Amino acid sequence: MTDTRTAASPAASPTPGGAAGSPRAARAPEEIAEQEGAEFAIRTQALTKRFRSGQVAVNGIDLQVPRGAVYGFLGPNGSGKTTTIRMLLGLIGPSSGQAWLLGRPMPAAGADVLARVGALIEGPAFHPWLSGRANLVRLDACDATAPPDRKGRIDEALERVGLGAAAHKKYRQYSLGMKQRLGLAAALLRRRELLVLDEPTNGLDPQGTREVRRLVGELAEAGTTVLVSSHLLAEIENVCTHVGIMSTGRLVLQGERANLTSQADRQLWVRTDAEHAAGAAQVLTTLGLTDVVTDGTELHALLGQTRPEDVTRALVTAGIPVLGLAERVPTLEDVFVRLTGEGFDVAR
Ligand SMILES: Nc1ncnc2c1ncn2[C@@H]1O[C@H](COP(=O)(O)OP(=O)(O)OP(=O)(O)O)[C@@H](O)[C@H]1O
Repeated sequence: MTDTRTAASPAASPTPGGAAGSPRAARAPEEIAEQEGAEFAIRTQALTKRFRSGQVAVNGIDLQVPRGAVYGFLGPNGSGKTTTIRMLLGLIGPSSGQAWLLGRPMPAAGADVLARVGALIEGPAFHPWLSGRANLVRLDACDATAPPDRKGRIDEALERVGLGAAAHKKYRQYSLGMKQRLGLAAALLRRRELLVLDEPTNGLDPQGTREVRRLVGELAEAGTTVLVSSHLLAEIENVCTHVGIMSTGRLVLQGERANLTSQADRQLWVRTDAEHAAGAAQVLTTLGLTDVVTDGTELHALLGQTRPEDVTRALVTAGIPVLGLAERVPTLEDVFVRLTGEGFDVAR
């Protein structure tokens, strides 16, 4: 998949999977749905939610989550991630636009398709006076289509989220992180084709966060598609194969993670002494580097196509002492800031 800057170029496909006039547009809806389900675990078209207050929390987004992906659904607080997830799962209806889960339209096909989807969203309603384990037994018993071996599945889910030792503690005595882990265990009670995890690292300590990353990686290796949301970009960036980044209700960036950062501008950092800083800036500009900024004895610039070794050579030739020089590979946060002009932690 390539970088699709949805907000910048809202080339929304009028059918799930192809523009009007494409071969797909002529096929029957069921056939399109089947193909879509094979290609995308989640797909939305111009999905929009306007609340009664008038706030447009989600503004015409076209999500594409390929089968087998770990899709990081990222964005600052209040950017519309939870509202999108609630629409995907049929918990609230969209104001306009459409969503498909595993190729089936939501919320119409919810009764059928949601059995194949595990979700962690704002913590399921657990009983405060029951233990973590008893809560899972209760939850599983409500699932008419649950596979056999309830005890084995519950024990395994508790172990996977690191709650084995605290399984018999009452839910009301759980810390926030333990509650979050129990929510995850509930989503793991049976094998699912798709897992939707809304802020699974909320309330977890750094160790818990690492465990969630590891768990997500394991689930993906076993063939489960995972959509995982977070407002802490760096926290899950590395486990994702794909990312979608939200900003004030819009999907501003979507694509394969590796492509998104490798296409971004490479940056250069140089340190010299105070006497030569201005001369160094001149050399960088002459070489064709852009956005050259001098900060005392340090310089920052965008490398473009220039190689760092050519910069070193040019500086030395000009008699400028090079006290430090490094190329910085841009992070997703750099890409986000460049696209939106905002820091990642903005809220509205
Ligand atoms: N029921 C509601 N009525 C009115 N506005 C709402 C409602 N739910 C959410 N919003 C608003 O919609 C916007 C998006 O909220 P949402 O919870 O989807 O963001 P988010 O990206 O999940 O944020 P966070 O990372 O903090 O969970 C926010 O401005 C929020 O205040």
